[in-house]
Amino acid sequence: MENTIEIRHLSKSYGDVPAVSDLSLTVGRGEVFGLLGANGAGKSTAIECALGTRKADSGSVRILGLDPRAQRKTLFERVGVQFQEAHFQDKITVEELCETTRSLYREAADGAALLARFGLSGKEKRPVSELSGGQRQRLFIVLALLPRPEVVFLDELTTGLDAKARRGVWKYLAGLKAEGLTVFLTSHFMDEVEALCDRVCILKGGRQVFCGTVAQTVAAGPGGTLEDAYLWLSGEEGTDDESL
Ligand SMILES: Nc1ncnc2c1ncn2[C@@H]1O[C@H](COP(=O)(O)OP(=O)(O)OP(=O)(O)O)[C@@H](O)[C@H]1O
Repeated sequence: MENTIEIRHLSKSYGDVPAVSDLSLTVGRGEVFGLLGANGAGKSTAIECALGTRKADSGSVRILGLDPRAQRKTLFERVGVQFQEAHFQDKITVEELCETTRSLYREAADGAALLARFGLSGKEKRPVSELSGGQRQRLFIVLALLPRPEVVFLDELTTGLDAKARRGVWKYLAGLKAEGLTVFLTSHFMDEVEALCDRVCILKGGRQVFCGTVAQTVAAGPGGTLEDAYLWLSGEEGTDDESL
């Protein structure tokens, strides 16, 4: 399988705090890959360094064979990114934001159709700032898919979405995967990971502690479920810290 994403020996510290240490992984075309780990494990830093929006201390990244820092413009024609939070111009409406985003791409998808697919029909004239958290999250997924990307990075894919919306997102992504879309996601929800991911990498304190298929991950844990395995492998199990 040809590699869509190649991360080699990626490291990034914030001052004395190592956030990502010697991360290496590859993701094949049409694969859904999940980067897992507790809060602060280094997932967002790894994604930002992979995309080149944050400068890594060392290591190399290729996405679709391109260097995200040196070939940024060419690459971002072909990559979609869902942000966890974003700051938009005050009062910009859903429709305006979609049109502004579409204008950046040569062959952007139909904004109205994507908004409808993600349950946002009728919200076109609403300011983004007045959307609910879940509606905003769905809009961020729409923005990530507008470029008709070959690969999409989805950080905390369905955080804040209700059960029906989550299922809808899963189904839509499964359809895009069948068409060859490569997906790199982070998620704290093991049911979501199980429903979507082919392979996962678990980070603990910035280091990868396990990489494998979902079935291999389950088998490496003590209890027969992905959540048991994840908690065990990530070292979260047994940390009965009541303050979390
Ligand atoms: N801008 C920053 N400056 C300093 N330290 C940071 C910065 N961003 C993240 N960190 C630290 O780097 C480590 C990794 O953070 P990161 O946000 O990458 O984790 P994460 O796995 O995405 O967490 P979460 O699941 O909570 O989103 C943490 O110790 C965090 O406190």
